[in-house]
Amino acid sequence: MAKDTTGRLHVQVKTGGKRKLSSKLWLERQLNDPYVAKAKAAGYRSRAAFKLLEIDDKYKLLKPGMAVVDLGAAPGGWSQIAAKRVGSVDGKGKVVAIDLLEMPEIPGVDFAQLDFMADDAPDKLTTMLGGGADIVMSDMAANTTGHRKTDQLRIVGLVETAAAFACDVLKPGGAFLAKTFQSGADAELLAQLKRDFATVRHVKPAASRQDSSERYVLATGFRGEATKA
Ligand SMILES: C[S@@+](CC[C@H](N)C(=O)[O-])C[C@H]1O[C@@H](n2cnc3c(N)ncnc32)[C@H](O)[C@@H]1O
Repeated sequence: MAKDTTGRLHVQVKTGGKRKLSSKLWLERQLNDPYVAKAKAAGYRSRAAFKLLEIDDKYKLLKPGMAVVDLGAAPGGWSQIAAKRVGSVDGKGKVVAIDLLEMPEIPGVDFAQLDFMADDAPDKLTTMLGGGADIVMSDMAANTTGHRKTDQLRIVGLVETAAAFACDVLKPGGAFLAKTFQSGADAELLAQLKRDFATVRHVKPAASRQDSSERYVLATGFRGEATKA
């Protein structure tokens, strides 16, 4: 590895090929990403932890004693933050997390390796929760196919399913936070969220890469059963 005059690290790759180049670019970006270094220093499992920290510092979502659902939790940065802020590490509140991938244990987090889109996922999650949730958050990102339209529909499908689940388990006044992408394909979702929640906004934390179309939808003040048709 070599440093250029600005101090940025460069990875030398001897053989060519598109795949090698994209791995090289990914590795270079990781090595030069201040959030990756900060996450390592703070003991967070992912740089994504800073996105939730930033959103929560601004909107004060996580409070001691709350019950939180973390969808697409691995490797666990968001779960670490949630466990600390609701106090589940000390036996207060609850954090229930799932992911397609395995996730090494986090104190105060009840984890299951589960596909959120599987038919039995909502029931399993509800059993794990054992009551209503104060926050449902989803950082799930669907694997991309490279076909733009298909990818957009998959992403919106995940968020819509997460939103429907949130409306089933949230306590009145609860919040829903989910990763989306700027595509215009989520108009229907936003309209639905505006019916079910008092406030709906898009947020783009500084830790979310500025060259990415990633953003988060944050819906607060769940209106509860009364608004359901
Ligand atoms: C960006 S990562 C989440 C990072 C996490 N918030 C953190 O702080 O470490 C997205 C995760 O979503 C998961 N995921 C994608 N689709 C899923 C699904 N259908 N069910 C469960 N997890 C899913 C992926 O396996 C991946 O681990």
